[in-house]
Amino acid sequence: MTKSQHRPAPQSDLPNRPTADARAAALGVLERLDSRPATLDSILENEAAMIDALPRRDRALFNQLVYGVLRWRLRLDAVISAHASRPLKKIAPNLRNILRLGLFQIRFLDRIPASAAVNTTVALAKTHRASKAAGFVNAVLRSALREPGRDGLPDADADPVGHLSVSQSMPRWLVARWIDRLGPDEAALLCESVNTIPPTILRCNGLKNNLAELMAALEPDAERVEPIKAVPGALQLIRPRRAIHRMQAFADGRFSVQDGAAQLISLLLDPKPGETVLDACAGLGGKTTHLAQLMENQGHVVALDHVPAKLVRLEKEAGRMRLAIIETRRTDLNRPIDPSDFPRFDRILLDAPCSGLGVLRRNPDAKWSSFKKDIAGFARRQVRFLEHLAPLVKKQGTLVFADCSMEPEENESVVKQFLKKHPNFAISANKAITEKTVLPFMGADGFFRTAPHTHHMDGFFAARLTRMC
Ligand SMILES: C[S@@+](CC[C@H](N)C(=O)[O-])C[C@H]1O[C@@H](n2cnc3c(N)ncnc32)[C@H](O)[C@@H]1O
Repeated sequence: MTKSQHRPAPQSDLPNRPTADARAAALGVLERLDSRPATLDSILENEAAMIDALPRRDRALFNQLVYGVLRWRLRLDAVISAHASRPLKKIAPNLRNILRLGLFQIRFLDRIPASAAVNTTVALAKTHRASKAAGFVNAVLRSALREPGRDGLPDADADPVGHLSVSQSMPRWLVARWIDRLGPDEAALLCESVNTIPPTILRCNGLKNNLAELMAALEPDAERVEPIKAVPGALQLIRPRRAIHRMQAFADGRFSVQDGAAQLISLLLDPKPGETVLDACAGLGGKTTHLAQLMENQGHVVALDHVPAKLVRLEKEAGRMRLAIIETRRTDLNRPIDPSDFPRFDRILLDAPCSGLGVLRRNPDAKWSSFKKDIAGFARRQVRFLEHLAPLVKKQGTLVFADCSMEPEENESVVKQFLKKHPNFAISANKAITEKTVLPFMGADGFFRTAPHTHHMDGFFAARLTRMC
């Protein structure tokens, strides 16, 4: 493998002279991820002050190291196995992370000279509870440098699944599943796209400014800002010059950060001003605020979640965007809903909890924490949530089921199970969908799908159902 083969696109200026702080901070995050059941997002959120305090160049390196090591973990581990004098399992977790950090710089980051990658990694071992292993770290990294071709990849003919899994650093069970469903060529493209650095996509708040005004406002904040043709109101921020929360246009509520596929889900629901709309798994409100925007801040949006802290943040977000029609309600959808507690809704969005296998580009840590068996559990919960929500949909009303997964068990099969028990609902015909923007993403079966390798967006699935009677 050469660096250029799989080199991630630079996120912003990288330091020519690496610093110890970025590496130590990255190691701290990787260790925390190993030691507790938390997501990378939640750890980065807890560490926001520390990350903010890093000089800008160190922050760029920190991000590259954390995301790069998580993205390429399986491949880096194969390199460790090929060059270490003891099996991977016998290497302590913190030492494994130190080696991964060093090897990632050697194999994937052009701007860091090999000698600097080795020296700083050995120094990291000395200062981070692995001083006795500094010689071992030095030996592994120097061996990997001497023999760049010895990377421990399984033979492509004898073990095609293992080869794709290790070369693309994807869990073996997921690669086997994707090859079965898509064939080897498309599965390889999908794996490659999952390993690309996802773009930063914004959603214009049309109630505060139009796209041209927002682009002008963002000029000082990024090298370039480009509209996304397939998604009206979406922009890509190229090489941002500062963190999003430091941008004036953000403070002024002129945009939100949201992938194009997620924006299309709200467009598929297509809420109108004056309607009564339910966002049934609202989370932090990424889609809730979009729905209120599309409704021109007229009508009523009820946002549900079972986590009160998320609803508090959702309210803050609605305030930032000056959206006044959102009401939050803490509700556990695992339990049947008392219909007298709620109005009947013109439209309901269920953006259901799922395996998240469609957003691995953005959450590479989830590659190593999602398991095949989880998918069946998510699917059962999704059917349960749909059943509990069905009585709240008005006659001729719309129910959109969506999730950020491309796996049929938690997508098509959930909808089919629901429809079997609820013959009063039907998949809305594509010709009945007035929001034309979503039509290119609708299959002949009436389901909405996006994928990173075909649309350069997150992988989402959605079904738009109409309550007939
Ligand atoms: C995919 S996320 C929603 C993301 C959100 N719609 C957005 O666009 O930002 C799923 C949400 O379902 C919520 N959830 C999970 N189990 C739930 C339950 N039993 N009742 C209500 N909400 C639940 C989670 O807290 C999470 O916020």
